[in-house]
Amino acid sequence: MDVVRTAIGLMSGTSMDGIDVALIRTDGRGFIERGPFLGMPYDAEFRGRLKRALELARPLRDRNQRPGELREIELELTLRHATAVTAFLEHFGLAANGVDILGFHGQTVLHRPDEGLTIQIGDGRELACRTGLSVVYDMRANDMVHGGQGAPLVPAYHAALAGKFQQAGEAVCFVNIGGISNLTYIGADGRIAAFDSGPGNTLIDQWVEMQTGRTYDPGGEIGGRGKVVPALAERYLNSPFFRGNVRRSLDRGDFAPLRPDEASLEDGARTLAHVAAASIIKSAGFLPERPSAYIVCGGGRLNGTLMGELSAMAEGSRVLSAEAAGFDGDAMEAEAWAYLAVRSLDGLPLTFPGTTGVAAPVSGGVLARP
Ligand SMILES: Nc1ncnc2c1ncn2[C@@H]1O[C@H](COP(=O)(O)OP(=O)(O)OP(=O)(O)O)[C@@H](O)[C@H]1O
Ligand SMILES: CC(=O)N[C@H]1[C@@H]2OC[C@@H](O2)[C@@H](O)[C@@H]1O[C@H](C)C(=O)O
Repeated sequence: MDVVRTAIGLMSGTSMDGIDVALIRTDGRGFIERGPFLGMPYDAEFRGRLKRALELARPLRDRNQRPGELREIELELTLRHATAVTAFLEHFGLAANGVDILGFHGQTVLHRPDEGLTIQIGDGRELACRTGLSVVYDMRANDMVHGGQGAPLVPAYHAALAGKFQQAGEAVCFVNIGGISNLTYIGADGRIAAFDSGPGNTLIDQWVEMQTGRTYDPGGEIGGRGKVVPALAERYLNSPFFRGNVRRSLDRGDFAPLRPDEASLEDGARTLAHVAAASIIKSAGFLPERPSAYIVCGGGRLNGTLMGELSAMAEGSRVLSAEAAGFDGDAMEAEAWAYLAVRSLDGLPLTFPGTTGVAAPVSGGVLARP
């Protein structure tokens, strides 16, 4: 019988809004028992430090390079993750010795799949020392070494969950709307196809922050008062990203923010919510078939304007939130990192030709013991 482990996943995503912490019990295969979840938001000062890390990383050509200030930010990020683990255990009254493994994503500071380069800051060894727990980290690198896009990695987890929702004969598609959006199609026969689908919340967040100082559009209420500016929407939707037969994974900086004078606050937010929804539907055109249902995870599902646009464009497919499908849309990525850590321990593949374009299924991740 396969070993069931207790794993905690730690995700600091491209939105840079905080650390998501989730616990699951799993054998890294079909058995998944979901446990508690806690989101720990970053303060404005630290978000500024992470933005600085993106700048510092831009000239890097080697994934192990850490020029001085970037190394400082990496350590700070790692300590915040250690604190998040302690807070999580305390909050839910859990004992550290009941946890077998931490799955640590770190923060992506540069992602250039065309150059075979992906850099996540976050020191797995230091995290293991600080928490006294074993850590699997750096899970994207091996995929790229073998010709993959280095992302998305969540599809292996989506595929394992799909059976809990999917009806016989039905194809479903998980949609993650984080800073960037990505899709995982699971066919009636279990076939997986996955890729990044386009800009998610980042453009909306950048626009709203630039105009108001708030870091996002709560509920999509600002965009709800605006109208789509077609010329601006087309500028994004005509991107070469949506053409050609090879799906690319995205860096946070691949789509340029709107310029401050290009639209009113409301019209800009509405246009960018439209762009996020239309990107998903455009990219879904590359799936093997139209799914019966889109199951939406990530913070974008809380943007009512974006969700309204997506439902209107989905043509016959149901659009439902992760919760409506029986999952937790905030916890999904952190749960996935816990699941992937367990798979890594067992040497099981994290990525597949159908998910990242890797030549053959490969495992990945580096293990650090305390
Ligand atoms: N109540 C809300 N209303 C509207 N938007 C929201 C709300 N809560 C969160 N969001 C959006 O969701 C974003 C965070 O989403 P999420 O945590 O899924 O992203 P991430 O994991 O950082 O990104 P990625 O999946 O690209 O790595 C926020 O930056 C914000 O734009
Ligand atoms: C390089 C990187 O960090 N990519 C993220 C980003 O955020 C969403 C999308 O782009 C996805 O490809 C990926 O994250 C998720 C968790 C993944 O790998 O599945």
